[in-house]
Amino acid sequence: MDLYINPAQETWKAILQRPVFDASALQEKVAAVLNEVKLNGDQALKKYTALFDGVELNELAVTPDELVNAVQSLPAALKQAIAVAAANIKAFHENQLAGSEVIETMPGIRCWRKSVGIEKVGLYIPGGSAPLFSTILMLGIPANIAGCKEIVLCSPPSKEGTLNPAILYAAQLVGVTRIYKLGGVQAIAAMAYGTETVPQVYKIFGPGNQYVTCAKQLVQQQGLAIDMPAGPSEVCVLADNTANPAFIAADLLSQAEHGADSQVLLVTDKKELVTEVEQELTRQLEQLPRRDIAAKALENSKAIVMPSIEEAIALVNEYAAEHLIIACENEEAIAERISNAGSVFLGNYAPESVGDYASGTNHTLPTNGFARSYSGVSVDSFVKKITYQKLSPEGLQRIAGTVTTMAEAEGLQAHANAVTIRL
Ligand SMILES: NC(=O)c1ccc[n+]([C@@H]2O[C@H](COP(=O)([O-])OP(=O)(O)OC[C@H]3O[C@@H](n4cnc5c(N)ncnc54)[C@H](O)[C@@H]3O)[C@@H](O)[C@H]2O)c1
Ligand SMILES: N[C@H](CO)Cc1c[nH]c[nH+]1
Ligand SMILES: [Zn+2]
Repeated sequence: MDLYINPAQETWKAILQRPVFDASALQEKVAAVLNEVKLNGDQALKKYTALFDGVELNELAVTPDELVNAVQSLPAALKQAIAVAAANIKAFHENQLAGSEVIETMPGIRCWRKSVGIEKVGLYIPGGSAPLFSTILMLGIPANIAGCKEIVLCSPPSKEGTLNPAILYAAQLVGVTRIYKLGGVQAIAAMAYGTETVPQVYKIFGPGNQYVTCAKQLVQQQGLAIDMPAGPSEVCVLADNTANPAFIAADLLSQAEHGADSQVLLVTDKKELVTEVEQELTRQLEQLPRRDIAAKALENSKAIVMPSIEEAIALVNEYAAEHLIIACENEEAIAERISNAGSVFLGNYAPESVGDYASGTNHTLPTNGFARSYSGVSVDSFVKKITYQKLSPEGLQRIAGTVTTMAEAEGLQAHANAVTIRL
C-alpha cells in the first residue's frame, strides 16, 4: 500500500483516484460486441461465449435437469446458511416497500402514489473469478418483493459449460424465472436487446468487472435503465487508536481478494497503526488461497495518515467509498457526519463481509466515487412509482381558476379549455 502522511488538500483528488485503465479502448471493444449481439442474436452470444469464456455451448438456457441436480448436490450446511441470509435480507428489504397514502391536497382533490414492480428485469451475477451466488439473494429478493414478473438471470459458464450449483439453487430460491449461461458483455447485450432465446428486459441490475460495467453504461446511453455503475469492490477503513490492526487487515484483504482492480484504503490519525496493519497484512495474506489477486489489489491501495479524525472524516467523504468501516471511538457520532458512502459498518464488530452475505443490507453498491450521487440497490430500484389523482366536480371547481390562469400565462389555451369545458 502506498503511504501518505498529512497530505495537503490540493493533493487529495490525485491520491484518492481509483485504479485507471484505458477506457477508450475498452469502450470500443465493448460497443463492437454489443452491436454484434444486436444484429446476430444467439449466434453472436455463442461466438463470444466461446471466445471469452472458452466454452462452445449448444444451449444457452439452463435445463430443468440441471436445476434439479443443483438442489440435490448442494451441501445441507450451505443451504442452511443461504436460508439464514435470505431471511435477513428479506426482513430488511420488505420494510422498504412504501405504502400508498392518499393525500387530499384540497377538498375534493385526492392524490396518491403507488409502487409498481418493473415487469421484466435482468440480473447479472458475476462468475468470472468467483461464483457470487450471494448477489442473487441481493437482487432476486428485492425484485420479488417489488413484484417483478419476469426475472432473467445471466452468469458466465465454466469451461465445462455449467453454472455453479449454488447459483442455480439460489436462483430458484428467490424466484428467478429464466437462467442463462452467459457472462460479460454478451450477457448484458442479450438482456438489453433480446435474442431468439433470451428475452429483452426493461432494466439491468448487478455488479461485474470492467467489461460488464462498461456494457451496462453503454446500453444505458441507448435508453435502457440500469441500477448503477457497480464495478470493482472497495473498502475504506477509518480507524483511530481504539481499532484492532488484525481486524483492519482482515477487512482490507476481504475486499482486496475480489480482484486485482479492487482498491482498499486505511485512513487514520495514528501513524503507528499503519505499521501494525501492514505487519498483519503480510501475515494474513500468506494464508489466503487468493493471495496473488489480493496482493495485486494492495498495490493499488493506500494508507493515509491525517492530522486529526476531523480531517480524516473530510477525506473519507471526498473518497465516497463503496464500503466504509468506522473503527473509532464515537463511531455513531462519526457515522452521522458521513455524507458519501455506499454502506457504513460501525465499530470493531461489524466486518464488511457480514454485509456481503447475511446481515440483511444489500451488497450491490456504487463504486468508483458514484456513492456521491447513487444509492445501493433496494426495493426502490425494482419499482416505478406511479402517481394517481381523482377529483370530484367540486374539487375541479375549486382548482379551475388556478389552472386556467397558469395555462393561459404559458400560452396553452387547450390546457385551460380541458378544465373549463367540465365546469
Ligand atoms: N460493486 C459491487 O456491488 C460488487 C459486488 C460483487 C462483485 N463486484 C465486482 O464484480 C467483479 C466480478 O468480476 P469477474 O471478472 O470475477 O466476473 P464477471 O462475471 O463480472 O466477468 C466475467 C466475464 O467477463 C468477460 N471477459 C473477461 N475477459 C474479457 C476480455 N478480455 N474481453 C471481453 N470480455 C471479457 C467474460 O465474458 C466473462 O464471462 C469484481 O471486480 C468484483 O469486485 C462488485
Ligand atoms: N463485496 C462485494 C461487493 O463489493 C460483494 C460480495 C459478494 N460476495 C462477496 N462479496
Ligand atoms: Zn465482498
